[in-house]
Amino acid sequence: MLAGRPYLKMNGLGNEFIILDLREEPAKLDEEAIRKAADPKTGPGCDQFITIENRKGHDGVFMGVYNADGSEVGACGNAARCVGWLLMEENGETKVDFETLGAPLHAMRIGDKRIAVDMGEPKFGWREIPLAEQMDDTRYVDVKLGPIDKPVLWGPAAVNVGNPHCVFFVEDAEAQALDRFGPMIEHHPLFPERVNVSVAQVLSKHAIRLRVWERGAGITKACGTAACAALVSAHRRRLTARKATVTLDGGDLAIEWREDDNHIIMTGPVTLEGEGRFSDDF
Ligand SMILES: N[C@@H](CCC[C@H](N)C(=O)O)C(=O)O
Repeated sequence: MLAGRPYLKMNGLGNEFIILDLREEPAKLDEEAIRKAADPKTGPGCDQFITIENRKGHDGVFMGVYNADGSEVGACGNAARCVGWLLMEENGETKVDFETLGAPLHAMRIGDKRIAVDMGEPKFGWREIPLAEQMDDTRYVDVKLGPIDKPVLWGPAAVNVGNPHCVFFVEDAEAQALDRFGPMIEHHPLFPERVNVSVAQVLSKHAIRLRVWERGAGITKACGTAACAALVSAHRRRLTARKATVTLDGGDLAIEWREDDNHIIMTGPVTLEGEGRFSDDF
């Protein structure tokens, strides 16, 4: 029961979140309530519903991530910056650690409402992504789009950065009908847990233009984990350096895949839009 409970509205580059703090007063969330809250016709509206919790089996604070369709998932890069910022406002420090289903995260304050998050190590093994069948070189996986003898897109890179992603490298990201093929690839049988789908246009060794169809949410203005997935995949194909600016519809993220410890560092802004309370319908 969420009626009367306070929430925050935040966004990371226009990727919209409802943030619910469950630490003092836990509540049971069901898919229907999340779908209702995420739909702007019936609730405050968001791309992801985020919880801050003391969850059993996890040390320290836990960030829960639920897509607009109600599914709980392992990671959300943009929300990690927002939650990191909130926790640092609380502890008065310039860094904070918290847990997610995907990986433990470490956030650092870089400037005013500018946060860097250590997103951990990418995983490339076919079982780790996961893929439904063995593929040894996940820089190119067996997915084709369009007529069988004349596919329009094929061979995306696949990677898990706390959640599964597939990235098509294209000449012109704006020209791709992502709204049409995004849902088809999200549900492609190669991805047993579904997948986040991106089109990436490499602009230079240090710049990528990225558009994203998010699993469980559709097209969003930005996706932090997709930006990480794109940079890592581009570097694995020798298309970029280990560090690049990734430009999403909502703005830029700085992504670095460190050589020394294999971790991905994502840096970008957070926006606090305001607060509200769930109505009696919840
Ligand atoms: N918006 C997020 C990713 C949210 C989860 C994703 N849709 C999934 O299902 O894995 C981000 O900023 O990373």
